[in-house]
Amino acid sequence: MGGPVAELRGLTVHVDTGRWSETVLEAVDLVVPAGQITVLLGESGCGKSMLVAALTGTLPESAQSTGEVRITSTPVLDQRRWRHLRAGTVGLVPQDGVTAFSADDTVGAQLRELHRLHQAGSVDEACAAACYPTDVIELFPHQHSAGQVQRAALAAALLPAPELLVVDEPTASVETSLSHQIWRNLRAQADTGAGVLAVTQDVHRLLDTGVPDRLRFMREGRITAAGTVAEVSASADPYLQGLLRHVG
Ligand SMILES: Nc1ncnc2c1ncn2[C@@H]1O[C@H](COP(=O)(O)OP(=O)(O)OP(=O)(O)O)[C@@H](O)[C@H]1O
Ligand code: NI
Repeated sequence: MGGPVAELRGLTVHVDTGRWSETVLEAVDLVVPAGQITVLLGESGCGKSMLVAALTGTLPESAQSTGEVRITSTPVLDQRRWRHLRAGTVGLVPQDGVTAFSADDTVGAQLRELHRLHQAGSVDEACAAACYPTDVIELFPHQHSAGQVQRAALAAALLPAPELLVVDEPTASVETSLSHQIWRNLRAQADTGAGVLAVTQDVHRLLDTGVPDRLRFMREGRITAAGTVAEVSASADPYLQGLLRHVG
């Protein structure tokens, strides 16, 4: 088992837009170990994408946070450091994959530029690992379907060979066979040593693949349950059982 590539310690995030204010994450502790897939589950609006944002330094400007975020054991204290980390150590697939790209250039041009910068693997390998169909690679991001651009964003996140890979709904908008393949490929990434945190509503298809190591459940901004797949499946907690039944 690997050491932690990312940790949240007592992370509380409060959002205040002027018109609306709420605590969206409350005293969250989370560890993402190297070489493992940690899966974050929970109802829509419970704070999963906010946790992803906290772990990748992409919280909205209206958010104020307290607590600590550590990447490879070092607390991250400013945006300059986050920009540096996101350019290599930390890979992010946002829930809306199109936001991973600039609108002004084709996906292919942007993937080739990432390859030029990082010189790890190849564009073709990253596309294959992301199940991204390269026949659409010369299209602009907004000319892709939702499922295509999500996989393009995964290819982009893989190109720097990140130590931490954070994926928010990597299998949204794709059919079952493709979903299984994407989860298996994420398993392969973890097997090379990366720490993977995946947010998903695709619980049943994910559990079918048997790839997750650890499950974490969120409810109203808090982590309310944690364990291995076997532990969670054996839990008598009616809320957990309901979530495992109805999500997906
Ligand atoms: N950019 C933002 N600015 C202000 N508040 C936001 C922003 N994004 C999300 N929120 C709020 O933060 C809370 C948590 O949202 P979040 O996006 O983390 O939910 P989620 O669990 O990812 O849901 P889903 O499964 O629907 O993606 C919600 O109350 C939401 O309204
Ligand atoms: Ni979300």
